[in-house]
Amino acid sequence: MPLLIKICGLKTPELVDVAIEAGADVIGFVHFARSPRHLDFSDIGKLIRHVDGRVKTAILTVNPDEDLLEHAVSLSPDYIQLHGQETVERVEHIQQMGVDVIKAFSIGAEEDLAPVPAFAGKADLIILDAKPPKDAAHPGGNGEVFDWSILKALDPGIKFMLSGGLTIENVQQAVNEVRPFGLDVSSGVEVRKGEKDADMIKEFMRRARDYHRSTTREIE
Ligand SMILES: O=C(O)c1ccccc1NCC(=O)[C@H](O)[C@H](O)COP(=O)(O)O
Repeated sequence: MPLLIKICGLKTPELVDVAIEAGADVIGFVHFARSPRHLDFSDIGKLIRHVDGRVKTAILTVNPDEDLLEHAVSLSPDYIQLHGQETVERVEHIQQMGVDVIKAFSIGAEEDLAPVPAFAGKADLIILDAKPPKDAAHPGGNGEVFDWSILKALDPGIKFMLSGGLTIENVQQAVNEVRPFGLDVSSGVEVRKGEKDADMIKEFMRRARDYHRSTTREIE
């Protein structure tokens, strides 16, 4: 099965095109004011129209209230990504609004996996991301790697996307050690916080796809 790859925090139509041409499956737009990747809904709407169904799109929010959700859903993304303390009921509520949901979890220790099984089979995609540093301004997109061996404690039947500090240098090791269903990257394809780089996006995608393809063939 191909690896699902999401590139998060794109801000321009040019880089959206680079990510699509490089083979990204999902493109994420961040709506969180304290993030260097924050976009207002007007810009997110324009970028979703620019994608025009070529790949899936996600609007990333943190503990969104009803007004914010309605506005986000009205832009017709494929997914709302939740990066806060949202409940299973909140996930189901958003699905009833007619959009799929990605639920992200911050992992720093085995105990952080405890809420994940309740969301399996409920959220459309699950992202396991690194716990943010204590002084972080935002709960994701911090370029932090967590100890992937923690994931051995997770029910192997739960499909998830691995996130947190993935880079061109470590993506093949991540795929090899974790064998995730998908990957989600942001800082690792940036030259500066919030500034994505076309060559880094292409190289990340190439390494992830090549490695996954070669090892999948070996297993088959
Ligand atoms: O990216 C942000 O700025 C952000 C802000 C608030 C909540 C979540 C955020 N990002 C979540 C993502 O989906 C990132 O891709 C994920 O955390 C991985 O980020 P990184 O470690 O920088 O690759």
